[in-house]
Amino acid sequence: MTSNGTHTFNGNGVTKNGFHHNGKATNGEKNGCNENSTNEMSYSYEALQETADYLKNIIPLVPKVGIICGSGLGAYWHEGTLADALDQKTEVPYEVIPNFPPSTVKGHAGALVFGYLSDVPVVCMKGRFHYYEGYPLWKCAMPVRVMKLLGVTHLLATNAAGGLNPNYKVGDIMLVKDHINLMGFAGNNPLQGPNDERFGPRFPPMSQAYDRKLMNQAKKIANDLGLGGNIHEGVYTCLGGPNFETVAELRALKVLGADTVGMSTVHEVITARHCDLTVLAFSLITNECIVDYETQEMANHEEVLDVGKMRQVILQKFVGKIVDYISTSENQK
Ligand SMILES: O=P(O)(O)O[C@@H]1C[C@H](O)[C@@H](CO)O1
Ligand code: HPA
Repeated sequence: MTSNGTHTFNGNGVTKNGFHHNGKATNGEKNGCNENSTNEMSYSYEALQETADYLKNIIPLVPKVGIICGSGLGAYWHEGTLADALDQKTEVPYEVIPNFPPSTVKGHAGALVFGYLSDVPVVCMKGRFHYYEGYPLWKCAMPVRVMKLLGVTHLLATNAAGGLNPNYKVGDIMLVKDHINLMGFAGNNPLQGPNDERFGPRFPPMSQAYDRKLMNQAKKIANDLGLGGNIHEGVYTCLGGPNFETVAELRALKVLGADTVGMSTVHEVITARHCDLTVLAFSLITNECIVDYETQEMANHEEVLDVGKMRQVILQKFVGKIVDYISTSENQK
């Protein structure tokens, strides 16, 4: 326990369900993965159940909402992030969680933080896994399945994104009403490989990926917070990264109908809908996409982080009220 009341779990001394005492899985060299016929891999249901059991053993709550903190919402180590603001926190670094890959992005926090937000039990991913880190999509998205097994019913996925829509300004928020799975166009999907029906169906529909009711409520909340002129609804698309896009690519994405472009979220949402989580997602616009050759400015990661920090206070209020709404509306059912 630290002086600020956070309990940080270091994994030492835990011997459970075949895990080493340092918290790593011992279930074979492949860490509980299934190899399929194309040599792609996926975690077995049992391996992820072990991960969830490990966490259940050390956390004192059942999280209702899972929040993925993107670059705009405190994925990085700095003061005052959303995860820092939780009450009765337990922080579990990815490196001690069985089957969790390490976070490789420089400065990226890499921890699951459990606690209460607006009196609602939640789990925050402080830092996510990206395709550009070298992880396949199913691995990037695996924490979503762990959340499901922990009892999460709603996923709130956040990201930093470039604004393609000319009406969007830096610092604005776009509620994701739909996505374009561009990597899926090239045959890359987090659900590839053997399907385990215990997670969800082989062919899940994706036409209502983002919950309309929750989006409408989020818009109302944004208006109440004085964000009326800064809130939009639009289409997000994800490229693999890590380079930012060329002018020609951005022009093409605009023609396709994308309003924001980033490097995450889509595969997490597909995985969440597959296992029947209710999803809300939003982009923080951290930069305007450059769609002409004359502009001298260039997208850069520092700007993305700076805008995230600049907007963190209002975004935390926004997320707190959304979580409160989810809990209240569920209780009224
Ligand atoms: O994790 P998100 O999608 O919020 O982060 C975006 C994409 C890259 O990781 C990074 C680029 O600056 O921001
Ligand atoms: N492109 C891709 N990913 C991003 C951007 C962008 O302009 N801004 C933040 N993440």
